[in-house]
Amino acid sequence: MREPEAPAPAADPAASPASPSGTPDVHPYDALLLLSFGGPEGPDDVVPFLENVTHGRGIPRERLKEVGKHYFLFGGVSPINAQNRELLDAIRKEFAAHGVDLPVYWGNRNWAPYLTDTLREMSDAGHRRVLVLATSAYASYSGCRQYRENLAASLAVLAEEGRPVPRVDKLRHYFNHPGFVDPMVDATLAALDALPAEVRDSARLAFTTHSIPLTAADTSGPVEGHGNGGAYVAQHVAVARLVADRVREATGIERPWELVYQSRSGAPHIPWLEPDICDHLEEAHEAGAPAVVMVPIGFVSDHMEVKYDLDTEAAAKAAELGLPVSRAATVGADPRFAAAIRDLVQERAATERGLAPARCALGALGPSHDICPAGCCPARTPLPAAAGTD
Ligand SMILES: CC1=C(CCC(=O)O)c2cc3nc(cc4[nH]c(cc5[nH]c(cc1n2)c(C)c5CCC(=O)O)c(CCC(=O)O)c4C)C(CCC(=O)O)=C3C
Ligand SMILES: [Fe+2]
Repeated sequence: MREPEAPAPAADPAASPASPSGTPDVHPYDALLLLSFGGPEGPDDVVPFLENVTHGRGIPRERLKEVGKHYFLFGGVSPINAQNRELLDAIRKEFAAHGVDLPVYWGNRNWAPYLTDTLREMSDAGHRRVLVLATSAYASYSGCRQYRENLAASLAVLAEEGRPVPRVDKLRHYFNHPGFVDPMVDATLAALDALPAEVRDSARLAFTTHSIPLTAADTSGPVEGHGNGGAYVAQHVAVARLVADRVREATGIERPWELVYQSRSGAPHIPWLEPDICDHLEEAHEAGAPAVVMVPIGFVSDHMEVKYDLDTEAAAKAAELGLPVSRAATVGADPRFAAAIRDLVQERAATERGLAPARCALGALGPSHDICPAGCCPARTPLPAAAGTD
């Protein structure tokens, strides 16, 4: 960290009492589940993976062929699984170093290890109160409720099999937790350093996230915040502003920044969040920007949307324009992110025990809700969802 910063509020020790053995108390939880997207691990996996992803989701066949090509460029291997294994390692190390006695499991929506198989294993191992960490930091149907629907569907399979069904809770959105924001600030500073010296001070920042349909953005988060891009846009703008402010403080340079979007799919007549990163690079270039740093705040790791859509496609666009660009790393398995997860686990456990622990959050939005309220990030076709009010 390059600048002095008020220390993040530490969890109130009185609110998160150690157990009699002296280790942090995570009661009532008996396991943590890392829930992610999943990705192919070789060429033969690509088509079945895309079939899993698009099952009933109406993505045009042309787009699928295109996305399949992205994976084949990388030998049919998505980086996401290796990155989740690293994150699991980092969380387990962080738990062990602080005496947090909570086994950590991993299950995916679209590829092995599949969520249903992991939950079955957890049920058979005797776990009954499971806390879920999704690899998506923000509110949206794709980043939150869809995972909750996957949980409900997998738990229903366990019930059908006559197995005990664990109760699952989901950790709150962590977009504004300092353990998520701080590594992005450092990564942005490192990406500025990677630019040629003569354009570094005048480089602009382009914060990027996954585009989603406008209707999905408008209805993201709690009902009272619907419209105008909903919680999805508000949360990303809040993070972009936090990172831009901290980068300004660290460099002493005020630079233009914007939130832009990437990885759009779906039929062209349906409006999605804009501008697209490639259009933005063109506009920035035309407006005289000497360089752009792309900061993928919307993603937890450098998976395919980052490696292809930014490092390959957007980088090619920039090269064509003759515009110097660099790309900030995502949080990945940064130890500060692992520490944030431990903080959030202890916070939620204390809350479940009826205490009122400190709820760490930067910026104006404050800590997100623990339990998604009714009507949060609705699906086009309502499906049962776990770990929320509806
Ligand atoms: C908000 C959001 C996140 C961030 C939050 C989170 O991380 O959950 C995210 C992450 C990811 N998306 C991923 C891959 C894909 N997403 C697709 C399709 C879609 N994503 C959407 C949204 C999001 N997606 C949407 C609205 C669609 C349209 C269809 C639908 O409504 O479902 C498709 C189908 C083809 C295409 O349209 O591109 C693929 C292959 C991977 C894996 C990458 C890898 O393999 O490394 C990851 C981490
Ligand atoms: Fe996606």
